[in-house]
Amino acid sequence: MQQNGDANQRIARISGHLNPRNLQMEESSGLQQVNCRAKGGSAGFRVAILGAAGGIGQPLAMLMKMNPLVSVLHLYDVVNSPGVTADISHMDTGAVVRGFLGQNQLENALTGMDLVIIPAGVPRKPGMTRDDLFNINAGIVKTLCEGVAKCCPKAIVNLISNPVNSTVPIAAEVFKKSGTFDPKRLLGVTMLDVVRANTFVAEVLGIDPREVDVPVVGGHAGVTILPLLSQVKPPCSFTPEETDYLTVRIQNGGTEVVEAKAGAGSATLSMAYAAVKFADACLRGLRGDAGVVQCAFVASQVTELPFFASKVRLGRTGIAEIYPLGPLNAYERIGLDKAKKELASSIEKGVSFIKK
Ligand SMILES: NC(=O)c1ccc[n+]([C@@H]2O[C@H](COP(=O)([O-])OP(=O)(O)OC[C@H]3O[C@@H](n4cnc5c(N)ncnc54)[C@H](O)[C@@H]3O)[C@@H](O)[C@H]2O)c1
Ligand SMILES: O=C(O)C[C@H](O)C(=O)O
Repeated sequence: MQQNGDANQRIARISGHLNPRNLQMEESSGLQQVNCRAKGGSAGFRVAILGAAGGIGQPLAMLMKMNPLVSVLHLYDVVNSPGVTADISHMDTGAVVRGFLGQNQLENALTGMDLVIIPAGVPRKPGMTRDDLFNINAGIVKTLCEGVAKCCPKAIVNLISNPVNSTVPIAAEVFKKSGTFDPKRLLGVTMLDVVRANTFVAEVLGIDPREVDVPVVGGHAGVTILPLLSQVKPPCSFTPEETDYLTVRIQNGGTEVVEAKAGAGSATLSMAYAAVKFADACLRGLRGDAGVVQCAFVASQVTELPFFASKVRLGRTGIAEIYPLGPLNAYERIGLDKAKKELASSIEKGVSFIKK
């Protein structure tokens, strides 16, 4: 008897989803939650990915499962999350993985989370701007952020869904409406612009991209993406032709991928890489690491606009400090004026979507 009891306990520990007791509990509570490991796992942070079965969501889920700072990983989508969850949960890393399918599972997916990463929404096809995604993605982001406000109002939110220049203001308005807005905890993910800028600048300089750091400020669409090439580390200079080439290539990086994919979506793999780099920085900040600095699109007083992307220092409660832009050259000052003009209307569009 005792032997049987031990064996049952071992089975329960190794594979929570096979434990008859767990199955009974899930059936009786009416949940369809895919609970791939009920116990075990490492100490760390609880992270939810909303849109986890998508082109970004899947590689992002895989990379977050590999992150030693993550102890619990919740994968939510309106389709296919059980399969993605089963697949990811077989990776022999510390994080416990749970899947959640459909709107009635959203609250379970969000409850208790420290970090929520949102890549849910439709991507561009050739010929479209990011703003063309507004009509569909605004509603998706609104619903998901209402869930965050209700279930994990203290979580850090990393918002990836486009158009970021409008979806971040939408999220802020949803949080304001529910009385939970904390500007330190809402970050639009512009990391891919920095990743691209580092890559393209390294190509021009003929050095390793891992040695390059390019601040990219403004926003995340066309001319609002403003690389500050005068502030590249390591210190270097560019000819006017190089500056033009690099600025245009960085601003059009997303379109370059959309056109190459020819109707099959936009950047997913480089985005998942960038999202994990950014999420890892947020988690290191939460842990209390010193000197964690990345660019992000946040509520800001760096310019007269209510939101702007610039370097931020990440700390135990999200954004600990927002850095000023630093000295800009004449080329960058012209770029900043163009960026601000477009940003102002994208921000206003997001705000009025909730206020209307
Ligand atoms: N911030 C950036 O730098 C950046 C980079 C690349 C892509 N994006 C944006 O990310 C978004 C996703 O891109 P993708 O290539 O992964 O698209 P995708 O279509 O491959 O995946 C999107 C996923 O979202 C899910 N989804 C849709 N509605 C949902 C809802 N209400 N709740 C939860 N999930 C929902 C879909 O089922 C799908 O699995 C797009 O808006 C895209 O433009 C942003
Ligand atoms: O370009 C897109 O539509 C996706 C994303 O914003 C990107 O920069 O790759």
